[in-house]
Formats: sequence, structure tokens, C-alpha cells
Amino acid sequence: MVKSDLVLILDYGSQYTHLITRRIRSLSVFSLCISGTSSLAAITHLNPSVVILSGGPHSVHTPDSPSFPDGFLPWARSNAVPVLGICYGLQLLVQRLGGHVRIGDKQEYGKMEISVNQSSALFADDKIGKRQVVWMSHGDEAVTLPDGFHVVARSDQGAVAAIENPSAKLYGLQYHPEVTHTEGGMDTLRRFLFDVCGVEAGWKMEDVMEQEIKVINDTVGPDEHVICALSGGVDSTVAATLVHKAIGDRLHCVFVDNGLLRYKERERVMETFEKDLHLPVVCVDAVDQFLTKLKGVTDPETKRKIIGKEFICIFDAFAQELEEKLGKKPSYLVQGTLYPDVIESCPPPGSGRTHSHTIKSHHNVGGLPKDMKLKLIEPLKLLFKDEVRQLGRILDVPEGFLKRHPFPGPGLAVRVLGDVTEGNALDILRQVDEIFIQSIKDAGLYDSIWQAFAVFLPVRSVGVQGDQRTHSHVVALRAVTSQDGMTADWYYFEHKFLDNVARKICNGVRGVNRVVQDITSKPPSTIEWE
Ligand SMILES: Nc1ncnc2c1ncn2[C@@H]1O[C@H](COP(=O)(O)OP(=O)(O)OP(=O)(O)O)[C@@H](O)[C@H]1O
Ligand SMILES: O=c1[nH]c(=O)c2[nH+]cn([C@@H]3O[C@H](COP(=O)(O)O)[C@@H](O)[C@H]3O)c2[nH]1
Ligand SMILES: NC(=O)CC[C@H](N)C(=O)O
Ligand SMILES: [Mg+2]
Repeated sequence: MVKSDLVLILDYGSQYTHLITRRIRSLSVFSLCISGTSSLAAITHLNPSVVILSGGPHSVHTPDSPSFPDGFLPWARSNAVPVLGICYGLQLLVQRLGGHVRIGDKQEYGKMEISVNQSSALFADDKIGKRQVVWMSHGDEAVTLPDGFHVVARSDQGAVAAIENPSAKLYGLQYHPEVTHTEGGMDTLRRFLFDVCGVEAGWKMEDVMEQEIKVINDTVGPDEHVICALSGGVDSTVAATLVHKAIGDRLHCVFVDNGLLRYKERERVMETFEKDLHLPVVCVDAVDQFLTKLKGVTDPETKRKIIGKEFICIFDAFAQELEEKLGKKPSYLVQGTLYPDVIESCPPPGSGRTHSHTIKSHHNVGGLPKDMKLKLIEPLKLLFKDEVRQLGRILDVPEGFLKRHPFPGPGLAVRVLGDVTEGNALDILRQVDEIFIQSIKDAGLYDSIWQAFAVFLPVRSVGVQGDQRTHSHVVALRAVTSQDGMTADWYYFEHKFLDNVARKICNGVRGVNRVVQDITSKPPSTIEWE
């Protein structure tokens, strides 16, 4: 385990569970999230110093609503492990300890004011004072508390907002301290962790690096060879640099041109790898292979699965080639998979999200074939993007790489809606995207945007160009701000900028006569269109 106390989150499916993890890590304390119905053995094996029960969409009254295992609370008590329940987590604690939770007369969604009791360690010396604005999202309420508990905050509607039983080290917050709209949320979490639980803050990226290098060396051993799927993006570049530091020339990187890359991307990526990173990389031309398999396919999830499978076929073939050269077949594959990829994709056991929905299968997680032979090494699997960028800086990865906007492995296939092989959609999209991105760079906006790209829509509209009637394509521009890709807001360009870009696109790209902008946030949309 990384050098720091572990705060373990038991996840009951709240949309905000990942935020709890992020907030705690930002306090230099290591935090992980596992399924809220994990076995007692799985929980105790991790040896957490603190356990937090997340919120969730369920109601404690319904049969089969998820809960922690029998024996969890006695274990926590006898090991002096503090437990904090948030929202559904509070309701679970109350119900399992013999209190009563009922369907509330009034629901509380969004901003609410609460009055807190500052003699509680959760709110002691709070600068905000007795009245606090918090973010609520619940319909049930605790009405009778279990023995030993008392109320330490109430909402203006009179509902229980915070409870504690200090001698048993049990705490509960009905609101969400992890969301930024809760003004004192971070302070309450900080006091809970450091003052109430006495947690040590010692989780640093340097430790993560050392820890991961050790894990890689232990896994790979002294003479096995390893393949790394390198995309030119932030994640795989940092992953490759880390593994290269651990095992040196036994790492063999492969960059796949799947025909779904952006304008001149192959040339640009290969050149920068050689010039700036000094990593040995082989480029595999698999354009025909991917596009043949994608012909006629329109369903987004099917596209993603096909792409995931083709990637693995190529990595297998590359391993075979290396066997002929080295006399030994690499048995491991490094991928730059991140925590959000795992959270949003088909949830593998232990990843936590067993009580929430699969949004889309990221090609490198849910899209992987079941019978793949290469074993995975994913050193960034527990990190968020900003943490990966931090790790990259420690590893001296050039800033230019670290600042690149994310680009999904399925590439333009999830940005050409419908059949990607139809007409010259891919070519049109490449030209439009290049104009958009170059304009953003020229305007000095690239670093303030999380991700920007163009989308090819499978519709035609009527235009008039050079006095001629055209019946051509519509493209959409999307630019978003985000911290980790889990939630996002659309970026506000000045009208003049948009006007310029639209003009450049229609003048410069044959086959396009209309440009629209995507102004939806995530949720309700996602960042990519498929
Ligand atoms: N064209 C490619 N060639 C080889 N591997 C790829 C390619 N595209 C994606 N991958 C693999 O899939 C993983 C996930 O892709 P993803 O786009 O999430 O990460 P990334 O490209 O490394 O970083 P970023 O999110 O910044 O683009 C990559 O880390 C890499 O291992
Ligand atoms: O490597 C990847 N493989 C994928 O299959 C994939 N799908 C989405 N993304 C990227 O993830 C972030 C969130 O995207 P969505 O809001 O579209 O789910 C955004 O940054 C997306 O670009 C992917 N990255
Ligand atoms: N956000 C939550 O955890 C909600 C818990 C429960 N479903 C309620 O409505 O009260
Ligand atoms: Mg990428």
C-alpha cells in the first residue's frame, strides 16, 4: 500500500462517489473505492484507517437495497476504524443500528441551509459559523437515531443533516460534503479525517511512482519483455515512461494507425516520440484492417467493441513478431487506462461501481475481448487525469505532451456518427477538426479547454455557395471544460471566434455548408457523441 493511511469508500452508486475519492486525495491522503457490498474479507484485507459509506439511488426500505456485510460495524468498532455515512450511507448506518428511516414528507434536492452545532468535532471552530449552505439530494430521512447518537445539524425544513456517536467513532452527513456547492464541505471532511480520525497525510506522487515501479518490476520479473500500446496521448505516454524507467529496453512500444486518427497525426506522433521522448516505437499500419471491420456498422457500442478487439489482435501479432526477433514472447501489455475509464466502463470486480449504470465501453476496458492472451499492466488505473499529469512532470515528460487534449482510442469512429466508412466522412472531419483546433491554438485558448473537437453528422442540409445550390454536410463543434472528464461544461467562445471558424470551415472544406456548436454539458450529454 502507498505510504499514507487508506480511506476506503464503500460505493452504493452515488454519482458523486468518485468526487469523495478525489477530495480526499487532494488532502494528500490515499483513497480507494470498492463496491458497497464487498465481503468483510475484501474490506479488512485493505486494512483501511477510515471507511466512508457513499450515497446512492436506493432506499433502505426496499428489499435487496445494497448494504455492508454483517460483521462490518463490529470489526470497525473493535479496530477503532471510524465510519462516516454520507446520504444513503447515513441512512444505512441508522437503519442497521436499530434507528428508523422513513420516506420524508418533503424531499431535499439542491441547495439548502442547515444549522450546525459547533461543539461537534465535525464543525468545531468553523469559520463559516452556525449557518451553512449545503447541497442535498435525498427523499428519505432519519427520524429515530440509534442509541448513542445525537443530531449535530438540522436543515431549515427540520430534517436531520448530521449525526454523531463520537465514542463509537460513527458519523453521518445527510448532505454531500464532496460537492463544491457545499461551502464548508471540504473543511468538514478535513476535520473529520485529521481531527476525528487522526489520519496521516503522506500520499505523494513521488510515492506513487516508486510504488508503481516496484509493482511493475515484481510483476514482470528480471527477463520478461513487455509491449506498450502508445497513442501519443497523455496517459499512455506517462505509462510508457514509467514502465521504461522500471524495465528499460525490455519495453517495446507500438503505435497503431487505425485509420481513425486526426489530420497528420501519425507523422506528428512518430516524430515527437523520437525527438522528445526517446522511446523506441514501432508504427503499425492497420488502416484497412480497422476500416474493413467497421464497414456498415452504425451502433456506437458495436463500433467500440470491434475497435477494442482489433487493437488486441494487432498487439498479439506484434508480440508474435517480437518473439521471432527476441526468441521470447512478451506476455504483458501496458495500457494507459485511468480511473475514470474504469469507473465509466463495464465495471470489473473490485472497481466499485456495481450499483450504477454502464455509460459506454471504453475500448481499453469494457471493449477488450474476453479471450485475450496478453496480461495487462495498467499502472495508472487508480489515478485521475490531473494526477497523471502530475506524475508525468515528476518523470520529466515534456509539458507539450502533458497538456494535450485527451483523444479517445476509438478516435474519429466515435465522432463520425453512423458508418465511418461512408463517403469521405473521415477526410472531411479531419480537415474540419484541424481548422478548429488550429484556430483555438492561434487564439491562445488551447490550455483553458479540456477537450475540443469536431463531429461529422450524417445529415445534409441545403446551402448556397458561389450562387449554386449545395446539399452538403453539417458538422458540429464541441469544446468542454472539465477536471477529470466525468462531468463537463461547454466552453463559451466569443461570437467573433465562432464566426471566424465557421467561415474558415465552409470556405476551406469541400462538402460542408453548415456548422453548429454543441452547447450541452455532461450530464445530460457525454463528451464524445458516441
Ligand atoms: N492509436 C493507438 N495505438 C496504440 N495504442 C493506443 C492507440 N489509441 C489508444 N491506445 C491505447 O489505449 C489506451 C487508452 O486510450 P486513451 O485515449 O484513453 O489514452 P491516451 O491516448 O494514452 O491518453 P489521452 O486520454 O490523453 O488521449 C492508451 O493509453 C493506449 O494504451
Ligand atoms: O481512450 C478512450 N477510449 C474510449 O473508448 C473513450 N471514450 C471516451 N473517451 C474519453 O473519455 C472522456 C469522457 O468521455 P465521454 O464523456 O464521451 O464518456 C473524454 O475525454 C473522451 O474523449 C475515451 N477514451
Ligand atoms: N443521494 C442519496 O444517497 C439518496 C439516498 C436515498 N435514495 C434518498 O433519497 O434519501
Ligand atoms: Mg488517447
